[in-house]
Amino acid sequence: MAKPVSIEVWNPNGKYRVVSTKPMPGTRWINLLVDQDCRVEICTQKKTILSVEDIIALIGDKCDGVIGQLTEDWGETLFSALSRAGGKAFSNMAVGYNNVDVNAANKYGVAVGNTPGVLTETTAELAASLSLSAARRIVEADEFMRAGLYDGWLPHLFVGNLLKGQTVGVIGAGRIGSAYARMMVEGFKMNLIYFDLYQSTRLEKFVTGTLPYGEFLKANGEQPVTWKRASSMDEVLREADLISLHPILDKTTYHLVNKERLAMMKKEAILINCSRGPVVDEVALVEHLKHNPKFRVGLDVFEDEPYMKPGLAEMKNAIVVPHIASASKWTREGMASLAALNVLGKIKGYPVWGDPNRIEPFLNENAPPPAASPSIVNSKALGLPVSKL
Ligand SMILES: NC(=O)C1=CN([C@@H]2O[C@H](COP(=O)(O)OP(=O)(O)OC[C@H]3O[C@@H](n4cnc5c(N)ncnc54)[C@H](O)[C@@H]3O)[C@@H](O)[C@H]2O)C=CC1
Ligand SMILES: O=C(O)C(=O)CO
Repeated sequence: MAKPVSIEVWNPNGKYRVVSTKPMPGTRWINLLVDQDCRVEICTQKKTILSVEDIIALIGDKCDGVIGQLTEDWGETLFSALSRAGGKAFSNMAVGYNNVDVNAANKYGVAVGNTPGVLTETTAELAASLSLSAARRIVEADEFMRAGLYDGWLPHLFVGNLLKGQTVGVIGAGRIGSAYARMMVEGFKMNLIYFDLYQSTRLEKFVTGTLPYGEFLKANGEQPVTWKRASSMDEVLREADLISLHPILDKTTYHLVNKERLAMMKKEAILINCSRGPVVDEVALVEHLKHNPKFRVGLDVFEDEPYMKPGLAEMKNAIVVPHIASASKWTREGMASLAALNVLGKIKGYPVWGDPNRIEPFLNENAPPPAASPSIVNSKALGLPVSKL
């Protein structure tokens, strides 16, 4: 029997019961639900990762929809519990949904929402921050300073890598990978090589546009940047000086960067991971860091979160932060609103928004959101109608 969970209730007499497994930033998401006759129950349990049992207790006997988190295991057990409680909607408060078994959701007719677009730039900015911090050894230098070890300027003190003119490699050039590529090319004048299963028109439009950035630099008497789409991921690993990982996590990307692939990379390369931990074999990475002190890594995500593999925390050539890539106020409030609107849209029988990459109308605080669910990943499988708005 699951222990009772502590909850905060908004609009107790609302017709539809919506549960959020965590308090989420801002109040707009709550108001959006309350305005549409929802009773909102927020789990306030002081426990970071809720178990399946905890969530079953939260769902209870009658629940129309749930907003959940990427730390939760949404599979057969939870979707069947939600379905038994009459629920037809679930949304992750995240763009990634590798914690969700979409086939199980399909089996129970539950719509699965995610929150694309609102975290693109925020996540890319963190990847760029880790890139700079690794290249210029910011964390090591900060620790040195605080330890009182600085006794004067020295020619060799914390010498790092210049990014300008080097090659940035992007693996997974979707929304976030493309935004990151653009930051590194425009901001630091890096050359670009990318690999994705598909041609990234979003990225190529930028680099080959009517006024390509390279032409702009040439016109200013500067060295133009170059770009290319690699035919294999290994080509990126061999050629790039700085590599950032931005694919989804699925069967094809599990341990995409393993021992053999680490060995292909330049000895002084920098690897950034702001996608999902299991995209990198973390045990192999720790070994590689030990044997290649000039190889550096910036990690936002880990294979067995919240844990790190043994040895990683001791590596001076690793920068580690606790899965904060989407942690800007605007983004987190936007993610909460999109997740709430995904659930609300299904409860109200609204259609699904036609383009999950164009979600701005849902984020405008000064106008009511469109009558649609912003992003439902299994809308085709469930045969949900598409909005004409
Ligand atoms: N660290 C964090 O806080 C955050 C992490 N993420 C992660 O980033 C991922 C990407 O997000 P978006 O850019 O919005 O998604 P997206 O769907 O726009 O981009 C993913 C790209 O990965 C590519 N891809 C898939 N399999 C591949 C493979 N085997 N090799 C190379 N490329 C492959 C896809 O073709 C696509 O272009 C999310 O799924 C999530 O896991 C997203 C936001 C924040
Ligand atoms: O949205 C995601 O996929 C995250 O990792 C959290 O920001």
